[in-house]
This record gives sequence, C-alpha cells and structure tokens, in this order.
Amino acid sequence: MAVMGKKAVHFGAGNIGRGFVACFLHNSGYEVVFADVNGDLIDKINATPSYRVIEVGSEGTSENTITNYRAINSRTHEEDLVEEIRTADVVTCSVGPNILKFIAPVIAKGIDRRADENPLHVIACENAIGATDTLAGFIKDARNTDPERLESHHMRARYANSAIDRIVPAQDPNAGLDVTLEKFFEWVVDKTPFEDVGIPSIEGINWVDNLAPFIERKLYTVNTGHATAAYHGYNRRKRTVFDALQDKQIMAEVRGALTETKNLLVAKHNIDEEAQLAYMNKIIKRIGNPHLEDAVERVGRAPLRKLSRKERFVGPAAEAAENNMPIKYLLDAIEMTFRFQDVEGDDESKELSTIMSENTPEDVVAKVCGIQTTEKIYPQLVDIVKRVQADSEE
Ligand SMILES: NC(=O)C1=CN([C@@H]2O[C@H](COP(=O)(O)OP(=O)(O)OC[C@H]3O[C@@H](n4cnc5c(N)ncnc54)[C@H](O)[C@@H]3O)[C@@H](O)[C@H]2O)C=CC1
Ligand SMILES: O=P(O)(O)OC[C@H]1O[C@](O)(CO)[C@@H](O)[C@@H]1O
Repeated sequence: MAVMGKKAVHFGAGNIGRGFVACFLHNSGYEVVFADVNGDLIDKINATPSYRVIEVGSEGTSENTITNYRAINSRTHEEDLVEEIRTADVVTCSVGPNILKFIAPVIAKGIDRRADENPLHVIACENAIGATDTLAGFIKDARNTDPERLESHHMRARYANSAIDRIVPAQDPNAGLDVTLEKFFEWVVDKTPFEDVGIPSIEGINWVDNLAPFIERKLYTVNTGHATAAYHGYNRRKRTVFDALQDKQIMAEVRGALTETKNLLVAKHNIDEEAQLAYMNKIIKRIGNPHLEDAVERVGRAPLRKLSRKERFVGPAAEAAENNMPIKYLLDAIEMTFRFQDVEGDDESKELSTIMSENTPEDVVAKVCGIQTTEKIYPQLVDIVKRVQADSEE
C-alpha cells in the first residue's frame, strides 16, 4: 500500500541507491531526497524529472519509471540536508561500508533537531554485517551527538540492520540516470527496533525478528560466490563474471567455495542442507546472468574490505577452520584476492599492493585479515601472503 506524503533521505545516488532503494521507496509513495557528493550526478538528478529502472534476465525485460525525487550535495549544502533529515520519515544509505563515518555527522545533526515523539527510521543498505549498527555508532559518537542527549536519542531515531541483495552492475556512461539491473531482489530488515513505534511502510521489505542467519547466508553465498568468480576471473584475464563462469576451472572454484560456506551455514544456523544447495545453485545462475555485463573489476572492487575479518572469505574460512571443516576453495579465493593489486580505478587494490610490499607476511595477515596468531587459519594465510609476495618480486 502506498504511503502518500512521506519523505525519505537516501545517501548515495549510485547503482543500488537509484536502482534498488529509491525505486522501492518511490513505489511505496515516498518522495526521495538523494544526498551525494558527486556534483555532476546531483546536477543531473535535479535536471531530470524521471529515470528508468530496467530489469533484465532470461524472462525478458521490464521497466519502472521513477519520479518525485530531488538531490542535495552533502558536502556543499549541509544545512539544507540537516533540515531534510529533521523532517524525513526514513533515512537509508548505500554509500559503501567505509563511507558510513562520513555521512554520520549530518545525520546526527538532523536527528538532534527532531521532535522527541517522532523517531526517524534509519536503515543502512550496504553489503556488511551490522552496517546500520556501525552507522549508529558513528552518529552516537560524542563528536557527533552531545553525550547528554544520548539518553533520549531513541525517541528521535531508531536503527535497523538490513541485508540487501540485487546485482546492479556498473552502468553505461551514456545511460543518464537509468539503471539496468537483475530482476531478482531481496531486502531483509530487522523489525525489532521499530516494533513499538511502527514499521515504515516500504513495499518489498521482508521484516524479520532475527536478521543474523539472513545476512550471513547472503554475504557468505551471494557475495562469496560472486567475488570468487571475479577474483579468479581477474587473474585469468576474463572480462566479466559471465565470462569467468564459462571457464570450468573457475566454475569448480566457485562451487567449491560455496560448498564450504554451505557446510558452515548449515551447521551454524540449522539451515536445511537441500534448501541451501538450491539457494547456492540459484546464486550461481544469478551471478552468471549473461544480460548484465558485470565486469570482474567492479565485483572485485575494494579488496581490503573483502579480505577483512568479518567479510565474505576470511569470515567463513576462519570459522570453518576452527570447526575443522574444509576450506581449500576459500583459501584459493583469498589468494586470488591478494593478487588483485594495482587495478585501474580501485584505490584499495593500490593500497593492498603497498601493504604487501612494505610488510612481513605475518604483519599483512594481522593488518589486512585481522587474524590472530592463535587462530587455526593463521599459518595458511601467512603461506598465501608469502606466495603472492614471492611472485611479485620475480
Ligand atoms: N551494486 C550492487 O550490486 C550492490 C551494492 N550493494 C552495496 O551498496 C553500496 C553502494 O554500492 P553501489 O551502489 O554499487 O556503489 P556506487 O559507487 O554506484 O554508489 C555509491 C554512491 O555513494 C556516493 N557517495 C560516496 N561518498 C559519499 C558521501 N560521503 N556522502 C554521500 N554519498 C556518497 C557516490 O558518489 C556514489 O554515487 C555498497 O555498500 C555495496 O556493497 C549491495 C548490494 C548490491
Ligand atoms: O561492494 P560490494 O560488496 O562488492 O557490493 C556489491 C555486490 O553486491 C552484490 O550485488 C550482491 O548483492 C554483488 O553482486 C555485488 O558485486
């Protein structure tokens, strides 16, 4: 059911922002105010009264037209944005997990100006476990919110974690604001923080009491599988994820990694093995969508984030290793990720290269993967780093 007269502020007018979150907010009757730092994109949004969201897949193509939006530059028009947040119903974001700290100050100011009886609903839509909690942590930090106002903060804002899943590749630069994406979507949000104040009416959200199994299943299946294909593909000079999956050896690596995460997910969350197998097969089909033209560099972007402790490779591999479960394919994928260095347009891949050349293997594992010497996976990761460093020196 559409909710008329409601307003959402969405940080990050990029692929997921325009193509997924804003589309659902629009279809639910919200006016969407985009906040971004890309001046050209903001001008384009404000000059274009509508754009299309184009779903592509083997079942054919369908379109949604999005209207009723505006955009504000959060760098140059902070005061305007604070006022929008003061009067908004919902704040969402899809800026990347590492950017959350930069959007927190303006959100904190907007929340602080709100009346006590009307809490803002905040939902971060990033590929990360607990991204809304991370954002809330920055908002509530003493640098952004007066500690004396913290006790009543819950009357002005509520925070719910989410898991968001839809493949939105890099867009054709000539497509304007239009976004082409896959048909499939999943947006799961923890409903418990909103229960006493009312759940926002947003079509398409699956509201749940316990998000943990959903987000781990998503991150350790969709994102593990997608990134495994991308990193192996990059190292074998494939252009897209579709191309990578045509290679039997890469397909075997993807299936191997997803079988290892399946074993962990089934054991940990009591997920039915057959259901997880079916989910895994569906994901392999989705990431191999020939209509998406998804470059391996996009899917492999930000390797330092993807090699971190709670992420799609080291997260499940460390846990599986502690439980004496096989992790061969996850380790292969980790090695391919360490080899994703100096990639054009990807700052983290350049930083990874510097870290690899300036640190001992032990320090790399501690710094990049956050793994302790006492963990079972530690020596295997050190061996991987040694191998990659040796190859770089040749
Ligand atoms: N593209 C995809 O298929 C999916 C992406 N995600 C997640 O969504 C998030 C965004 O991904 P994409 O939309 O693909 O990236 P994107 O690069 O297309 O969009 C990010 C947007 O954030 C903006 N931005 C950067 N710093 C900002 C700041 N300080 N304030 C406001 N805006 C800022 C950028 O200018 C850009 O427009 C990531 O966390 C990603 O993991 C989640 C599921 C699927
Ligand atoms: O920045 P990240 O973590 O790669 O997020 C984008 C990824 O999310 C997914 O869309 C899955 O939902 C992947 O297809 C895509 O590569």
